[in-house]
Amino acid sequence: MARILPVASFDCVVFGATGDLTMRKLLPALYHRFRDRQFPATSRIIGAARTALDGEGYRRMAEEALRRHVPAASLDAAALQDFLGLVHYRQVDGLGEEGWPALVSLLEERPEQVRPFYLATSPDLYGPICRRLAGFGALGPLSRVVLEKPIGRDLATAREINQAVGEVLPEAQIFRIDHYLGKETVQNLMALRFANPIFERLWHADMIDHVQITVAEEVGVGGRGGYYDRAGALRDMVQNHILQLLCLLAMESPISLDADAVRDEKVKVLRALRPIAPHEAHLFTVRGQYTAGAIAGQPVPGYRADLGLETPSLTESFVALKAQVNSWRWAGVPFYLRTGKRMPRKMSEIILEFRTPPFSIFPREAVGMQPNRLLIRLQPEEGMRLEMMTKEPGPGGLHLRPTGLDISFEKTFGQRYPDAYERLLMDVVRGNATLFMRRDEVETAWQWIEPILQGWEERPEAPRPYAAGSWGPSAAIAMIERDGRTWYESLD
Ligand SMILES: NC(=O)C1=CN([C@@H]2O[C@H](COP(=O)(O)OP(=O)(O)OC[C@H]3O[C@@H](n4cnc5c(N)ncnc54)[C@H](OP(=O)(O)O)[C@@H]3O)[C@@H](O)[C@H]2O)C=CC1
Ligand SMILES: O=C1O[C@H](COP(=O)(O)O)[C@@H](O)[C@H](O)[C@H]1O
Repeated sequence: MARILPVASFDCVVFGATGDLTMRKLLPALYHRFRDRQFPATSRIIGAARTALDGEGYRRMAEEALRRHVPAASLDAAALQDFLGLVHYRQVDGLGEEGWPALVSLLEERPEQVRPFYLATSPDLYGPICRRLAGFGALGPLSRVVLEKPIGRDLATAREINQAVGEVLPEAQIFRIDHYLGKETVQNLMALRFANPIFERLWHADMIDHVQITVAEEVGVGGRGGYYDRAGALRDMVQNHILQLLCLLAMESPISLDADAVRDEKVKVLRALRPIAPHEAHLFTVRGQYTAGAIAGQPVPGYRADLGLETPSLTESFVALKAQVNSWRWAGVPFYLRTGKRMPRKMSEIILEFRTPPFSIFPREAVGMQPNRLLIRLQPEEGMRLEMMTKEPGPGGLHLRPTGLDISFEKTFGQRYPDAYERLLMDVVRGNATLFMRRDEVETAWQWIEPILQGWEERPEAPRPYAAGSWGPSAAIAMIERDGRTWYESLD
């Protein structure tokens, strides 16, 4: 049974209450935490959006979402009804003045509650909503503002958002979500590295040949095409989730788990990333876009058809990059990163490939010699595998074969893995920002990404096509193979 640390009673206002993120992720996450009694029934969840709804209408909408998105085994009828009893709605326009007084008077009924404002809207609204929160007197020492990604679409817009939010609240009350940091297996990277000293000596350029991070998705752009076509895989996944993974892998040990201690170390990694200048972007990056193909035997349309576009789009649904961290620990160790939609299956995996022995005593016939690898499977089937060379049993010659020391977290712990938003929402209420991005992290990540975007703009080539259901364009394979390495495919 998982340990539950209860949190204080809160009034959580969700702007964007009728949107996809709220319906699919936020309400189910809050329901699960309520069902496990992590927060008191004096808490309230207050939806806010422009759609004309009363409390009853919004509760019906929320119930429908919960029935659709919470697995049946977790849906307890009594808990569901009690949870819906905590749900309220106020019609509010984040860009106008309507609805604000009614929202604020609801909050004023319970001034002692912790007050998270979750901004699940388009980022253009973050500044205007924050200004209104301040102007209508809704902010105080117990308030926190939660910002969804993307924080901007480049450095300038990220700074504008951070500036606008920073004008009304101190940094300690601003929670920039990167939901990958809430995933159990991502948090486990810290445990792996800093609770197991056996790995520390190995975690170094002397021992590690290279690192691969793959975040593959089976899904296409779904209903978020409008946003995605303006963003692309580099902005949508690399600027945030994948760079955060890289930071956790590459950072030095923080002096404590205190939010700033961890974020100080992560930002050092971001600052140490070797810049990819615009004129080098074509050497160190590959962009791709899926065409029609098949996944799990089912035909799926291409990107353009998925979005219903009449003209070709230059947006990448796949990107592969070679990154390098200029530090003593990592000098000369490439980090190969790739992510894409409509790949053969959902799979997020980190591979550390170790150096081969400096001299081999085994004869050439000892076929099968491969480097040691540590595979960290983030999702699905969360676990780890250390691949080691062993002798194949038998009286014949000496044949070597990689065998794995496997740990399946699911089998080991035998319990449901909470969704990342469950953990992160409770951390917001607690005021613990360790798993959230600080302003300088977001801006430093943009500083590294921006010249790549600029390089792409200066050479506006169409992304390379890859068939849905494949591992991306062949140029991504060529990029790593030019270095004498290869993408490693999976724990299976
Ligand atoms: N969906 C996802 O899986 C993910 C989303 N995100 C981010 O979360 C945010 C929300 O995404 P998503 O839910 O998909 O977006 P949607 O487009 O589905 O929802 C947007 C929400 O904003 C509300 N809204 C729009 N304009 C206003 C306004 N002027 N005042 C008040 N509310 C307004 C809309 O309601 P109404 O029209 O009723 O006002 C709606 O509830 C975005 O920043 C997105 O990038 C991040 C990661 C994943
Ligand atoms: O933030 C995002 O993440 C999802 C992938 O998240 P996961 O938890 O399912 O791995 C991605 O589909 C989406 O495009 C992106 O905005």
